[in-house]
Amino acid sequence: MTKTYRVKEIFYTLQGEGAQAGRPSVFCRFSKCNLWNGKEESRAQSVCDFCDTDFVGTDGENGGIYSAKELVELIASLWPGKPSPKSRNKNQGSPYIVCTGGEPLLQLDEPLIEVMHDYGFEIAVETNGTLPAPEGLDWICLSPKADAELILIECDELKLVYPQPLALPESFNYVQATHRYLQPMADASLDYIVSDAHQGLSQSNTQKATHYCLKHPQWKLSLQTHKMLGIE
Ligand SMILES: C[S@@+](CC[C@H](N)C(=O)[O-])C[C@H]1O[C@@H](n2cnc3c(N)ncnc32)[C@H](O)[C@@H]1O
Ligand SMILES: Nc1nc2[nH]cc(C(=O)O)c2c(=O)[nH]1
Ligand code: SF4
Ligand SMILES: [Mg+2]
Repeated sequence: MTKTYRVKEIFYTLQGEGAQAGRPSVFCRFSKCNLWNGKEESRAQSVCDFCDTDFVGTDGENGGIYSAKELVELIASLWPGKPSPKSRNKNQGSPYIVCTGGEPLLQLDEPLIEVMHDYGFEIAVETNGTLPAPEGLDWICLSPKADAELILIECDELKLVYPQPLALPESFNYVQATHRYLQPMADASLDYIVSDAHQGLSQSNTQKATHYCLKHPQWKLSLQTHKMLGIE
C-alpha cells in the first residue's frame, strides 16, 4: 500500500522567523505533535504548553492525506512558475519548503525528502528535536522545549522560545548550532491581530529576550515577522 502523509495545511508565504526570515517558502504543516495533542483542555498538562499553532486534523488550506508524489505536486503548484530541478541556481530564488507542524519528524521520511529534492526544492524543517532526523535535510531549525529530552544536538539554527524557566538558554551550550536565536514567547491563547493587552504581554517577553541577547551576544533575537506583517 502506498504510504500517506497527514497534512493540516500548505501555504506559500515568507518565512517569518530566524535566520531565513523573509525568504519565500511553501509551508507544509504536518498534523500531530508528540508533545501536545492539540486540544485546549489538555494544554496545561502537556509537555509543551505554549504552542501558537493549530495542527489538529487535515482540514486547513490545502490540507489532506497524500502520497509523497501527490503532496509534492501540490506543494510545487504553489511555487511561482513551478519549480523543477532546473530552477535551482537560476537566479530566481531557490524553491524552498519549510516542513513544520505539529511535529514534522513524526512523518517526514527519506522517501518524501527524495521526491521534494527531485522537484528542485531545498528542504527546511522546524522541529522540537525529540525525534531523529532523516538524512537529506538542507536546514534544521531546532526549538527545544522544557522537559522534552533532545535527541538532535546539531542544527543550523537553535531557536529557543523565551522565557521558559525550565529551559534556560545557557543549558543548550552543548548543542552545535550555526545560529542561536531567542524568540519571544507569544501568548498562545490570544489572536495575534494585536489587541493592546496582547501587545503589552508579548512586548514584555520581547524585552526580556532583548535584554538577554544584549548580555549574551552569542544569542540573536528572532521576531515572528509574519505576525507583524499580517501574513500566514
Ligand atoms: C508550531 S512549532 C512546529 C514545529 C515543532 N513542533 C517545534 O516546536 O519546533 C513552530 C515554531 O513555533 C515556535 N512557537 C510555538 N509556539 C510559540 C509561541 N507561543 N511563541 C513563539 N514561538 C512559538 C516553536 O518553538 C517553533 O520554533
Ligand atoms: N510565515 C511563517 N513563518 C513561520 N516560521 C515558522 C512557522 C511555523 O509555524 O512553524 C511559521 C509560520 O506559521 N508562518
Ligand atoms: S510548539 Fe511544536 S512541540 Fe510545541 S506543541 Fe506546538 S507543534 Fe508541538
Ligand atoms: Mg507558526
